[in-house]
Amino acid sequence: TRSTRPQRMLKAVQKNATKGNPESVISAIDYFCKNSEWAMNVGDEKGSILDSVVTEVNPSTVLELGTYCGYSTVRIARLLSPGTKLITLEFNPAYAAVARQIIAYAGLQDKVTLVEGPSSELIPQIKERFGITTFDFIFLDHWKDRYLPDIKLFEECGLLRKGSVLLADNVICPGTPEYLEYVRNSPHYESRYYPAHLEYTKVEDGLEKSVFLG
Ligand SMILES: Cc1cc(C(=O)N2CCN(C)CC2)sc1-c1cc(O)c2nc[nH]c(=O)c2c1
Ligand SMILES: [Mg+2]
Repeated sequence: TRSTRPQRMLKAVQKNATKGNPESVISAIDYFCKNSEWAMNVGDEKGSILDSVVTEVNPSTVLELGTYCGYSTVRIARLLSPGTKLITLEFNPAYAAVARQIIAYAGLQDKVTLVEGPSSELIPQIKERFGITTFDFIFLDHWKDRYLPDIKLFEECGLLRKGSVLLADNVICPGTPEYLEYVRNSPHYESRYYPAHLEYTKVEDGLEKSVFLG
């Protein structure tokens, strides 16, 4: 049977990247998406903004919603201080299977805990399952209709502290208007928009960075 796009992406990584070299894995995926098949990785333009925010925060605890093939997981994990791990949630088992292999190819498997399942169920379990009190950095990149309910879940579960940084992809395209309205009008967040483009295209998109004020 025909391979899937994530499987073809994995093949491109295995063919063109160097094992244990995260930068080469990132480049191989970007090359594949620019020259072979578009895919919904955060991409190099928004990825550079992600890199700068992660570097600025230098987080000890990290959560990613939406692993897909692991591109942004690799981008984040390669920047973390030794001993720091990130938790990434993926709903789709086929995506998770490919992501595990791409993360391992980059040599970052010891810095990543990939959990399969819906964010609505997993977020309330995080404290007990992973011994986390609060997150320093959260990257939202799963499904536009879950951004708002999941940020409310973070608040309810006490997973945010003064200064927690949330960075959301796709706030313009596909678009998360209710989430934007919430973080931009809530007295509990200081929000800033980073304009960019939809990965590998000229379509407008951007990242919204929101700092929890407590
Ligand atoms: C699937 C998809 C199609 C898009 C689009 O407008 N397209 C027109 C232009 N052509 C070229 C591509 C297709 S944008 C997008 C997308 C992009 C992300 O970064 C996403 N991140 C997380 N979760 C998502 O569901 C997610 C969807
Ligand atoms: Mg995205």
